[in-house]
Parts: sequence; structure tokens; C-alpha cells
Amino acid sequence: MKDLAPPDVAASDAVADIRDLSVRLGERFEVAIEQLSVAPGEVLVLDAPSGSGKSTVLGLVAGAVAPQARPSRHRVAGHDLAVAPCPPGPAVMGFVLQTHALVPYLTMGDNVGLPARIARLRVAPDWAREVVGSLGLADLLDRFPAQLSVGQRQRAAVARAMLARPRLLLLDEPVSALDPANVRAVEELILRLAGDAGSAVLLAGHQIAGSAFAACRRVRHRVEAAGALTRSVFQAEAV
Ligand SMILES: Nc1ncnc2c1ncn2[C@@H]1O[C@H](COP(=O)(O)OP(=O)(O)OP(=O)(O)O)[C@@H](O)[C@H]1O
Repeated sequence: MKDLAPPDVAASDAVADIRDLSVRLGERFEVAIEQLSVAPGEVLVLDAPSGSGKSTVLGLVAGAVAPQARPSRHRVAGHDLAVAPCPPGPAVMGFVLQTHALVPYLTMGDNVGLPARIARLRVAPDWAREVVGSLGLADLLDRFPAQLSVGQRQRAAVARAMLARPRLLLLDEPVSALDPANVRAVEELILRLAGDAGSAVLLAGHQIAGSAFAACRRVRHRVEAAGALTRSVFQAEAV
């Protein structure tokens, strides 16, 4: 297994570099990223409690959740999302949602290839075969999402996010429905993507201890009260 210690890079080299990015959810709850940067080849782990706002943090990073106000900094792989808040394409960012979000009327194969096809990206055939094969999806490509188990759908969502070897991979509990062998397969693919392609990975999950990512740098979480407002604040550990 590869060493996942964060490479010694300046913040300006980070794939994702964020300061003061927040959203208000309802009247009294705010999720705020105080500071977060992920280097090429690094896996940064987000393992705060359920309901603290991990999925919201990933959505903010992706540009899929509109922030409260313009952030001090929101850069992803050269895109300044503070200026142009539009999620970049699949070569820049891959995102595995907790809901998997497969298109119900497309086969699994078409689902997995969809972002690359929309972006007119050529996917390396060897990499596509490796992703599909190692996740045990090769015999399931013609099935529709309703004909798959939850774990199979989760593996399809992982494959879809990885196919274009994105510069930034956002993973929301990507192994929550998997057995140990498939957990291992997903972990190894994440390590391949980070180690070989230099992708930066932000991983939200509850089962980090004992995983391949137990020693990775973490995002710290704290709760602050500001009058009637509760702020759930996230800040990455220093490199
Ligand atoms: N309109 C709203 N008003 C108040 N709170 C809200 C509103 N919408 C969402 N929330 C809260 O915001 C938080 C955001 O949830 P989110 O899914 O980001 O958390 P999470 O840490 O990913 O949770 P889990 O680990 O259970 O998936 C939750 O506590 C939710 O109850």
C-alpha cells in the first residue's frame, strides 16, 4: 500500500484551496468551511458526527451548494469558483453522492460513462477496464439501477466518479453499503487514483479507523454558538 502522507506542497499548489465558505440551513444552523486545502495525491478525511454537515461541506467544495456569501477563496484545479460558482466537469471533479444518483432509465454501463460522454472526454480503455473489473461490475453493465443491489449501485457511483481520473475526487461515504472485499477494492482504487494520477481526494466517512485512510490528515470539526445560531465549523489540520 502506498504512503498517503500529504506531499509537501504550498497551498498555491493545492488542487482544492478554500477559505471562509459557508451556507445557512434554515434559520439557526450554519455549515462553514473555515479553511481546507487538499494537495495532489493526498487523501483528506472528513469524519465528523452524523448531521454535522459533511455532505454539505462536500457540496460546498463542489460548487453544488450555493454559499451564503462570496468566500474569501474557493479554488479547484485552477478554477476560481468564488468568481464563477459553477461546478467544473468530470476531468476536474468526480463526486460520489450518498444517494448514488444513478439515472434510472440508463443502464449501469451508460451511467458510468455518462459524465465523460457529456464532456466529450476520451477515457483510457485500460483504466476503464480496471475500474469496472476491480469493482466487480463487468457482468452488470447492461442492468438498470433498479435491477442492482444498493452495494452494486454504490460501486457504480464510485466507478462513474473515477472514470475521467478527476483532479479532485469527492467521496461521501463511498463504502457504507459494501462488504469487506469490496471496501478493500474501493480503497485500493482510491489509492491508485491518488498515487498514480495525483488526484486529490476528500473522503467523508464514519468507518475510517481500521481503513486504508486511518493515518491520513483530517478535517477538524467544532460547534460554535453565536446567539441563536449554531455554527458547524470545519477546518483541515495543518500540513
Ligand atoms: N432547513 C434546515 N434547517 C435546519 N437544519 C437543516 C436544514 N437543512 C439541513 N439541516 C441540517 O443540516 C445538517 C446537514 O446535514 P448533512 O447531510 O450535511 O450532514 P452529514 O454530516 O453528512 O450527516 P450524515 O453523516 O448523517 O450523512 C443536518 O444536521 C440537517 O439536519
